[in-house]
Amino acid sequence: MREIAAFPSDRAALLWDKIDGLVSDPLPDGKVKKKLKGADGVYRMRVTDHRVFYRFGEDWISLLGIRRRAEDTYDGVPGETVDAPASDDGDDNLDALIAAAQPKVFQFEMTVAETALPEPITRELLREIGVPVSAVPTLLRCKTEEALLEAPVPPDVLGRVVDRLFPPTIERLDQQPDLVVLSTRDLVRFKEGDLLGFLLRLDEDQLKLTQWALTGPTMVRGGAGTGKSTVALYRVKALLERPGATGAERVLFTTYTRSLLTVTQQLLEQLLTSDQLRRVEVATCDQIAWRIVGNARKIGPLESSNDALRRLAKLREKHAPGGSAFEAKLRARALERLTDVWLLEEFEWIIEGRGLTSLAQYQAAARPGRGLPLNERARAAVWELYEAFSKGAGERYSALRREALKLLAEDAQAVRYDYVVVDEAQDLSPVSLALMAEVCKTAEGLFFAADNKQSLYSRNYTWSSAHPRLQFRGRTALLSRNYRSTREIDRAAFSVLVADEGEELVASNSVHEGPLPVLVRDIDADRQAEWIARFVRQMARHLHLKASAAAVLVPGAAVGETIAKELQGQGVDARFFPGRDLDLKADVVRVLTLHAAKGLEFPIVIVAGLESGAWPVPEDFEEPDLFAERARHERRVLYVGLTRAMRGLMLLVPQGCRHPAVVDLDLNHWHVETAL
Ligand SMILES: Nc1ncnc2c1ncn2[C@@H]1O[C@H](COP(=O)(O)OP(=O)(O)OP(=O)(O)O)[C@@H](O)[C@H]1O
Repeated sequence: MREIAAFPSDRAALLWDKIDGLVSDPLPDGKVKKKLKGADGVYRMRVTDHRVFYRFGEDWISLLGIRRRAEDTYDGVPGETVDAPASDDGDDNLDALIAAAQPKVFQFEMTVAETALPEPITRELLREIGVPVSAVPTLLRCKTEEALLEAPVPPDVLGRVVDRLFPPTIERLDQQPDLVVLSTRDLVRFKEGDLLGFLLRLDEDQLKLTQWALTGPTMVRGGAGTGKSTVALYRVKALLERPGATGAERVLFTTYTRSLLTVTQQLLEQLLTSDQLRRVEVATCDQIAWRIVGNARKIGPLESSNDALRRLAKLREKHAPGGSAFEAKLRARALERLTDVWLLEEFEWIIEGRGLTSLAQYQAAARPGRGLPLNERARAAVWELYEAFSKGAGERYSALRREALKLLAEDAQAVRYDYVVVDEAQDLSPVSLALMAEVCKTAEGLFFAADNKQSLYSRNYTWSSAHPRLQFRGRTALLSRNYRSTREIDRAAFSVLVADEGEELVASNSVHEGPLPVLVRDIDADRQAEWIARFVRQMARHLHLKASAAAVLVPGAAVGETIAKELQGQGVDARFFPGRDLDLKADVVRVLTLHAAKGLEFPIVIVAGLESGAWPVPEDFEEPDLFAERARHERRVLYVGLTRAMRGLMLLVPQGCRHPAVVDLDLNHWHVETAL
């Protein structure tokens, strides 16, 4: 895209003509185009003093580069040019094309030496590419690739210098297309500044979904990185601009975590006019619940999960089950096999998450996905404990959600939205889903984006059982092209999953290719930072990105703090961010929990800190079913973490690691290094 932006505007009309010509005839007469020897199916065509590189199929043209004719025009293109024979490689469709290539191995080096720049940075060079004067002194001081990549200048300025010094090879452009557009017209609009690059990022299937079934309830599904959130954002625009819209409609866009709020808000700012933006609210479901309850009464301080667990543990020490002495003994025994964590989940997910308000309702409730069946007596014991637990409770989100739902359902006059768009819907509890359904004026205004493969919590309930408005039959569409992660990363992550009962796992098709992800096994906890630092430096350089393009994802806050500190000891500027404080603009390597990374993406990802203690092993569970349920959860958490990576991925596996997803990992998808 930057090459299109840099093409001289006064000659752009000729460029569009030529590209349009290619669309109707990709093999114009021999003088205009050449086939490049050694570069599989790559052609070049002359446009004034520029060369356009392209590949094509039956109904697509892939523009690989637009370079000025100079010494470096053919950098990265194997072989010289030869006259093109009639080609027979034009009969693939895009999906077949992107499914075909072979994975490449990432040559993981043990050390990274400083590398001199391919040519010195001079004032002339910086002027030529329009670098602002304020950045010039800093850039002139950079003598090595490493110094340049870490130069404290704005990212777009750095990008321009990096592109000039290291023009991406044609092979790399072919493996990692910038975007897919439907016609040359869109490129013209981009070039003329009429369309931001971001606005072009919709393929045909996605585009259809932004407009499809505008009277919902509608759902878009698809694996990680298939563009569900992107479609949801565009849909907001389509909804506000629907024929017949009054211009007063209000939209609620909910994200799963607070860290996603800022990103979503920023993207909407690019997409919408200021009037439209004023009519869209971005919030988490919990913020909505908070506001509804807050309008009715004063809300006290919220209890954290850790505090709730501590309180539950204390309560259990003195809790005496009811009934006859014999019955009490049996109830106590039924409770003994249940851990505090499991019980708190049962309270939050089943009792409060489903809005159950009596023992009779709890006795009758289906509890799919909870692993452990509970008989009547066990349920009575759990209910009793729950009642005692909720009596002394401070404010808790799961209770607030239930209260908000009740308040809203009883108040026909409450403020409601014309449209409610819910991203990452797979992880909302039934009460949250019902709250979203209720906060919309009509069922027709609902749009959900969801991916079962990323559902961290057992949600084997149907949407409509959460709320009768959630009927998506005949209104669900599927996206299947992964635009985020390379095929190699996508495959490695996908192999971590195991299908749930009655579920079919379908892999998506990645648009990008890259090196195999790296798995380092048998690593000592205190050597993790050393390997992470090495990988970050090498991958960042390989991708010509700053080290801050990397994120380290860990199971918990404590291990995150430790790794951030150790990385600083390795000379890497790293910081641990608790979920709600995530600063996406900070120029540091971000360390965050796997949970907080949900919905986000980073060019380079390292998953670390999988030391025992952070996840369950069979011995912790008396019941194999309970372990199976936790193991499923851990697999999905890991899947979410691995699929945050766009180009480079490393997984650190400690010595003797028994993480449920790692013990039987398919190593064929990884480049394996042993740390011992
Ligand atoms: N047609 C497209 N062309 C190029 N890039 C795209 C296209 N569609 C989406 N993308 C990019 O792919 C990435 C993933 O998209 P998005 O976050 O919308 O996926 P998602 O399905 O919501 O992912 P997840 O469920 O894993 O969070 C984003 O960087 C987005 O800008």
